[in-house]
Amino acid sequence: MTTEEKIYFQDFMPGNVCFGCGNNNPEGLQIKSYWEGEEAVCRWSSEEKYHGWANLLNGGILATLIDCHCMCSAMAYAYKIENRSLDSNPVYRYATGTITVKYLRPTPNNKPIELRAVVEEVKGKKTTMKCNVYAEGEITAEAQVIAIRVFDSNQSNAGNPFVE
Ligand SMILES: CCCCCCCCCC(=O)SCCNC(=O)CCNC(=O)[C@H](O)C(C)(C)COP(=O)(O)OP(=O)(O)OC[C@H]1O[C@@H](n2cnc3c(N)ncnc32)[C@H](O)[C@@H]1OP(=O)(O)O
Repeated sequence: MTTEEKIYFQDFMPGNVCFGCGNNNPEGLQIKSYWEGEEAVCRWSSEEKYHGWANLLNGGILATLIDCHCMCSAMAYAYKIENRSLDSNPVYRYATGTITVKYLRPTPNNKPIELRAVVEEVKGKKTTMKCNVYAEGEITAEAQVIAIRVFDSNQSNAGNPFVE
């Protein structure tokens, strides 16, 4: 069996202090997202401080995980369809326009969870995505997310929100 080294999208976002996805936020959730075929995957293990009810994940934290996973994945997808690596130029960054989460059943806080996102449509600077959350193989939430490209280093009038 071959072991393929994963390429994590967040490792190509220097200066990212975001609570959900920033490598530069030591107090943050520090998610890591990567491609498995057409799906962007994030595996994450919680801590007790993120519980809602005992042993159940807080719904806002879950929404943050979905949100950040999808923003980073929208970015990675944009590079992918331009057939270039994540360390290439131009640099793109995305912000959440809309997120809708359907909480289907309680998500455990004491077991690893998996987020799987796919891009449904790219239209201009808007990327529409679907993201499912699984715990022990069971779906616990499904989300529709709209990511908007807010930074394009090709455009001189843009400011990179991740750099001070
Ligand atoms: C460069 C500065 C960046 C500032 C953002 C910092 C975000 C920090 C990271 C986060 O924490 S993200 C989580 C919170 N999200 C935000 O704070 C985003 C706040 N909202 C905005 O900054 C703007 O409303 C947004 C960038 C999302 C959109 O403004 P634009 O002026 O770029 O949108 P525009 O009016 O040009 O519309 C472009 C397309 O996107 C669609 N759109 C705009 N806002 C939308 C929205 N909120 N939801 C869904 N779709 C939206 C719009 O309909 C249109 O679609 P069509 O091309 O099909 O016509």
